[in-house]
Amino acid sequence: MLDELKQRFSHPDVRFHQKDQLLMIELNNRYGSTTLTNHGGTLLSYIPAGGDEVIWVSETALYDGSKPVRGGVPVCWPWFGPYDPQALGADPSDAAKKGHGVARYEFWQVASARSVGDATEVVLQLEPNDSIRQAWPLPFELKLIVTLGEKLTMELVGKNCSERDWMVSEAFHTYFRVGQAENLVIEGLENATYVDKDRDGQRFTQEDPLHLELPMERIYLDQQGTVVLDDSANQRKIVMEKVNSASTVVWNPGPEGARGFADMPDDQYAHMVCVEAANALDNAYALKAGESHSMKMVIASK
Ligand SMILES: O=P(O)(O)OC[C@H]1O[C@H](O)[C@H](O)[C@@H](O)[C@@H]1O
Repeated sequence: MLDELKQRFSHPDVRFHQKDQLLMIELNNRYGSTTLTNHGGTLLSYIPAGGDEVIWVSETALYDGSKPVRGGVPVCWPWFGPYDPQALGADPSDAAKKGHGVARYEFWQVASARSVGDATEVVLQLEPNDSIRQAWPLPFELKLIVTLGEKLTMELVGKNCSERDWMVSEAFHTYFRVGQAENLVIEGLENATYVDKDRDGQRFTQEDPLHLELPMERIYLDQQGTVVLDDSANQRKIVMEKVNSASTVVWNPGPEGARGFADMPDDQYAHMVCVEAANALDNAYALKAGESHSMKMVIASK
């Protein structure tokens, strides 16, 4: 498979290699480097030129394809979190639905690798197969477009190829690598209403910049604006811009939660936080028959 890919998608900025059972696709250019895997279409690294790693991946993550790699940017689609038949529509396949949709468990195909101006772009795509159809019988096309330019851009384009409309919730479940998660200041969420999963799903309003507490799990609704992580322990700010993403999710499992994950070292919760460009809960949307929807996340570190 590697030889064929290298031939078909030959590009000076793009390299393919194998890690255990997974294909790794590495982009390198004057703006830095980024790596993604075909499993889940998950991006696993982003190092801006002259800067440090922005993305957190667990040292004990599995690369055998048995489960999503712990960390990176898992693609949650066409639902985020546990499937909610009331909000998204009931279907006989609901019992087969795993957390965060079908996309992150599956092997994606490489669709293209090319230059766009002085940026480098790779497109992965996912099409229905038998295992997907058990949980999601409706035909679709899903594309992930990753562009390494002055910033890193990820775009998720989902197309409803079925005869009926359905509801989509989704996320780029980005695990950021930070010097110190506790008390990390996150700006841009002020005035947004959030659903606090640690307080029975009650709703509150964010008054000031968020100071991360451990654990934390919140879904900010109707929040379209740019979010900034003040990673002061690493003397940098990580900036996340969003397009067509009306929710932002903030998650850190805390010490106890981290101990519950077999593929995450116990102390690592202290150096990561998930800040996710999403359309979740009230911000799920109807994807009409024959139509497409695009959600974008643009990351930079200063
Ligand atoms: O093990 P995973 O399925 O990746 O779960 C990890 C999950 O833990 C919690 O339940 C959070 O609510 C999720 O947002 C997170 O994704």
